This record gives sequence, structure tokens and C-alpha cells, in this order.
Amino acid sequence: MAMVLQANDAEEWCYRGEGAVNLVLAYNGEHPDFVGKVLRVQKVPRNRSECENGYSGLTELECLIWKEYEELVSAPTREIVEYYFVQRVMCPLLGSKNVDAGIHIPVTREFLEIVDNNVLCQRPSWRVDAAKVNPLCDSVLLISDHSLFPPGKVKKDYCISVEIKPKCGFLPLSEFIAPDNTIKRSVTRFQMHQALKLHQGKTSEISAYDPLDLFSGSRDRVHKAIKGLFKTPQNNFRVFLNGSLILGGLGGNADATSCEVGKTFENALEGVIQAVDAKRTECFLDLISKTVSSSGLLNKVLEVQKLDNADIEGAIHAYYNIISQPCMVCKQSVDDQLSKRYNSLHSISKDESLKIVRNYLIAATAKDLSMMVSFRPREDESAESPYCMVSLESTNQSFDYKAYFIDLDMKPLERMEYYYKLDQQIVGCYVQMVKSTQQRSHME
Ligand SMILES: O=P(O)(O)O[C@@H]1[C@@H](OP(=O)(O)O)[C@H](OP(=O)(O)O)[C@H](O)[C@H](OP(=O)(O)O)[C@H]1OP(=O)(O)O
Ligand SMILES: Nc1ncnc2c1ncn2[C@@H]1O[C@H](COP(=O)(O)OP(=O)(O)OP(=O)(O)O)[C@@H](O)[C@H]1O
Ligand SMILES: [Zn+2]
Repeated sequence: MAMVLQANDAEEWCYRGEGAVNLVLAYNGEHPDFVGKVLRVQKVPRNRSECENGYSGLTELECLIWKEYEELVSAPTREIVEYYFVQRVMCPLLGSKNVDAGIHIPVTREFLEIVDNNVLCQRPSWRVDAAKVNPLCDSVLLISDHSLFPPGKVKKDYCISVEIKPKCGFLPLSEFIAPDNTIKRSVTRFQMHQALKLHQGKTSEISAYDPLDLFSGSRDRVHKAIKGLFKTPQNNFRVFLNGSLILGGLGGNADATSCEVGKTFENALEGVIQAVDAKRTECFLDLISKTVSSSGLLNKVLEVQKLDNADIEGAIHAYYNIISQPCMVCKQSVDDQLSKRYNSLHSISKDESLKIVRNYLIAATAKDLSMMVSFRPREDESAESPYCMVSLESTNQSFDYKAYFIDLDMKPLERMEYYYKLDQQIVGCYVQMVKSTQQRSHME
């Protein structure tokens, strides 16, 4: 597509959502190349004095980590690195059927500046304060809009889609976890992180969602997880109707689903779920649970997440081997038994260190990805369709569905130290919280 998006194209792109790093725009024009597509545009932190244009690819050390992937190592820009990371690393692991790496299309600086300005009032203010569209990017990613079905000959009225950010779905078993952090073996990182987020005022209440339920493989537990996500969506759950958000937070966290929101949501489902009032939401959550359970998508995600088998408490030592610097963790370790174990990590081969860190980073992407699952009612069950089908017995309906993974970005190697510090902070805060709760209950 030899097309450059310019200033006068900007009006046709509207705000769809954003995460920490990218802003996503939906198309509302009529150009056939763009109908049913979104643009994923890179942002840049406002506190960075100079914007970067992504002209450099991997760092020297990252080239070592990803040396088996020729296209990654030779990619001239970070954008091309990201593209090949999705194509060559994540796609084979998650299945190409559920991944759309998109294509890069060139943009002018004016296009990016106008878009940035146009979407300002729809963005959450804390996201606006943190970052803006990077005006120096010379291309953006064009991806299928996973909240819609591609326009076809037959006009289908409704498409309802859910976006789930499942986070880490297993408890670590690694021998490198320090005795002080044993709690990590029985309480999920998600639950502990919730306590820290509450403490820091980043959330106003603890999530009712438990990732272990979602990844359990048991239909009942999956249903419990979906109900938890519905109750406290935060940044883990969103629902779109024909591409418009009807539940969850646009661009970030959402408060708990109140009774009022629940009623509006129930009404919004009217054309999609054929159930009597007050039952649509229940049936819809059942539809999600059934689809998610039977699709096998979560098994794939869990397998990739489990590539992290050393835990950050093991991987951090391999990281210091790679950067050839004294290990800051060993320097502080006072436990002899543990120091021995860590020493064993410092005597492994360079290739083994590279493998541990590479797997850790791939797993980190899988712990941060989201899934988008879209449904549309299917009138004729026997008609041919390129999509999978799911039936909802309670309403006697069938739906076409499609599922995609989004946000498969590569995590930078330099983040390893931050991961270690955050991990210690999360566990530390949780242990402290448990202690104070116990002290309080003794005093009562
Ligand atoms: O570390 P975590 O688990 O808090 O994950 C970060 C996410 O936080 P949350 O899911 O809210 O806990 C965080 O999400 P939010 O900005 O909080 O919505 C990002 O996804 C971040 O990744 P990146 O900076 O885009 O590469 C995520 O960072 P990575 O850990 O994936 O690098
Ligand atoms: N292909 C798509 N189709 C429809 N909506 C999308 C698509 N890609 C992204 N979105 C929407 O845009 C939002 C932001 O996208 P994305 O998660 O890729 O941003 P990010 O900055 O990389 O996120 P994170 O903070 O998790 O790293 C998503 O939460 C989703 O609602
Ligand atoms: Zn060490």
C-alpha cells in the first residue's frame, strides 16, 4: 500500500483506546483499504526531553538475546524489530490464526500532530499527562479492527466483543525464590500487585478477578473469573458493541461495575442476547466463559507464560552474567544456602544465561497481552462460515466468533532490574499487609 497518511486524512481517525505505550485509532471513513482497520500509534513520555524516532533497532546486548532471529537482529528500526518479534517469536508460540502482526504505513508529522490534538479530550487525563503521540514516528501500524467483523456482502447488525487482559496465570515453583518471599508460591502476583496498587492509590478496590480461575481449565472456575472481571474490570476487561465501548475503562482503569452501569449494560445487550430482562448479562457472561474455555486460547498463553521457570529471582542473575556486571542481588544476599544456589547460576554458560533471559522476556510479553473475542449472532447454523461457532443453550442462539491476541510487544532487556525491584516491592508490600492484618486481629 504505497499510501502516506497526511494532514487531511487525520479527521477520519478517531480515538479507540490506549495502553502505556500505544494509542489506537479506529477508522470512520470510507476508503476500502482502511474500513474495518485500526491504527496503532506509538506514544512518547512527556518527561522525555527529546522524542525518539525509533531509528535504532536492538541494542548490542539485545542482539545477543535474539541472535537466533536474523530479521530481529538486522532490523534497522525499533518498529521493524517489534513487527518481526510478533511474526517470528510470538506467532509460532501462540498460533498465527490468532495473531495479526499488521502492516506499517508511512505517516507525516502533521498527521500525527493533528491526531494527537483531536483525541486529547477523549483520553484519560493521567494518560495525557504521561505521554503524547510521538510526532517523530514515520510509520504506524495498520491492524484489523478486532472489535468488528470484516465488512461482507451480508449486513450483520451486531458485533459484540470482549477484551481480556488475563495477566500471569500460574504460581511460580522456582528454587531461586528467597525464603522471605515464599508467599509467591501460594498467592498470585496479580493478587499481591492489587494490594500494592491499592496502597499506592492506583486502584480504589481489590479486584474480584483471580487469574488462577481463568487459567484453571474448569468451566465453573472460568465462569467465576469472568464474573470477577465483570464486577471489577479495572484494565483487565472491556466490552465493545459495534466498536464502541460499553463496559470498562477507555484507555485504562475502570471502576467497579455499579448497579446503574449494570442496567445500561443489560439494555445494550438487547439486540444481541435474546433473553428476558435481567438475564442478558448472565447469559452473555456464560457465552464468554464457554468460548474462552473451549477455544484453547488460554492453554497456549499459559504455556508461553511458563517459559519463565526461573522467576525474576533466578533470571536476574543470568541478566548480570549477560551484561558482565557485578550482580547487585548477590551483593546483598546474606543467606548462605541461597547464595550457593545463586553462585550456581553465575557459573552457567553464556548461552544458558541468554536462554533464561530470553524466555523470561517472552513470558513477560505473554503475561501482559490481551485477547479480543468477538461474537455476532448466526442465523443459519448450517451455512458456511470462515468463523468458529459457539452455541448458547440458555437462549437457544448460535454465534460466529473470532479471537485475536493483541499487544504482543517485546519487553526491553534493560527492564530486567526494574522487574526485580517491582517484584520485591510487590511481595514486600503484601507481606507487610498480611502482618498488619494479623496484628490487628490479635489485638481485637
Ligand atoms: O508489570 P505489570 O504487571 O504491572 O504490567 C504492566 C502493566 O500494568 P498492569 O497490567 O496494570 O499491572 C501496564 O499496563 P497499564 O499501563 O497499567 O494499563 C503495561 O501493560 C506495562 O507494559 P508496557 O509498559 O506497555 O510494556 C506492563 O509492564 P510489563 O511488566 O509487562 O513490562
Ligand atoms: N487490533 C485491534 N482492534 C481493536 N481494538 C484494539 C486493537 N488493538 C488495540 N485495541 C484497543 O486499543 C487498546 C490499546 O492497545 P494496546 O493494548 O495495544 O496498547 P499498549 O499501549 O501496547 O498497551 P499496554 O499498556 O498493555 O502495553 C486496547 O486495550 C484495545 O482496547
Ligand atoms: Zn547473583
